[in-house]
Amino acid sequence: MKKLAVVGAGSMAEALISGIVESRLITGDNIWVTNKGNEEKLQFMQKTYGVQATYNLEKIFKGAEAVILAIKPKDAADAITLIKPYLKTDMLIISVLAGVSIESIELLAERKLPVVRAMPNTSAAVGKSASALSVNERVTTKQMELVKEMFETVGMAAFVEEKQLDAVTGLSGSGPAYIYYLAEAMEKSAEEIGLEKEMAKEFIIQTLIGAAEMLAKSAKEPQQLRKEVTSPGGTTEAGVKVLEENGVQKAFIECIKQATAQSQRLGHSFSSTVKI
Ligand SMILES: NC(=O)C1=CN([C@@H]2O[C@H](COP(=O)(O)OP(=O)(O)OC[C@H]3O[C@@H](n4cnc5c(N)ncnc54)[C@H](OP(=O)(O)O)[C@@H]3O)[C@@H](O)[C@H]2O)C=CC1
Ligand SMILES: O=C(O)[C@@H]1CCC=N1
Repeated sequence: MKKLAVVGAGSMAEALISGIVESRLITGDNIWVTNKGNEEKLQFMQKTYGVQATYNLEKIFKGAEAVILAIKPKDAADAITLIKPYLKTDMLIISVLAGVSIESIELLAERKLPVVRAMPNTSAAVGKSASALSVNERVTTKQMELVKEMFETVGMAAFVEEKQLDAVTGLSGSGPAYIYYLAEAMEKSAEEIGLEKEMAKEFIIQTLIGAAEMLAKSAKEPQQLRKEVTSPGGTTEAGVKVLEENGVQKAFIECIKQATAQSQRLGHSFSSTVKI
């Protein structure tokens, strides 16, 4: 790709840019980044990834083949209204906004555009994102290949139907936070059972990596893998009993349902403002 424009320079934009630059899919000098006003962050991006950072929208969009929208849903209406004059009908729009539909983006831009709606996660920063991609009918096969290649620089990527994106958001978009929540609980417990913090941290991380790798490499279901850890009358059984008594699995299921519902709510409230 000759030139990529990135609107927003927060955690998601940075994770994507770091992967793209590291893989050399697009060189830093062909990536143009802007944000709302945090100049320090723009300078950091320029220094760290060799990208072009500016508030001059003319410069950012001139000749850009694709635009990544990496702003929060609450800022999307203002940002898209601001960049609207620079969007060309053949410019590929790649939105990572949770909940915001392809239709809403086109309505705000007031033109038909090739739009990819993507849902990555922050593990993109270490090349391990799970990214779901959804396209409208204006996205060409070549653009689909390009965008898949782009998201594969930061992990795995697969196309899904747009209606599945809220569920993907609740499951894997927010997913890293659920794992960090578990890690927090493990760290807190380590202190209470008399383990030194730093040492415990190493054991926790390796346990999470090991379990994830077992899930990835073994043909066995998670329940079977859990059974294999659980000796009758042993320690795991005693521990998992408490999780069951406290409805932890149920709570995780409810958590993912609520995150999915919130993605739907964000989308609905956004599209109702766009249509007014
Ligand atoms: N974080 C995550 O785990 C994931 C996030 N997403 C989606 O990614 C998007 C971005 O999230 P995240 O990176 O976490 O958010 P951040 O808050 O880290 O970054 C938001 C960025 O948007 C910029 N911005 C706000 N308004 C404008 C504007 N008018 N013009 C240009 N830039 C603007 C901000 O600039 P400034 O700093 O100057 O205010 C900032 O750089 C969200 O829509 C979210 O739904 C998707 C998957 C996972
Ligand atoms: O919490 C959020 O809304 C964003 C979308 C998925 C992960 N973070």
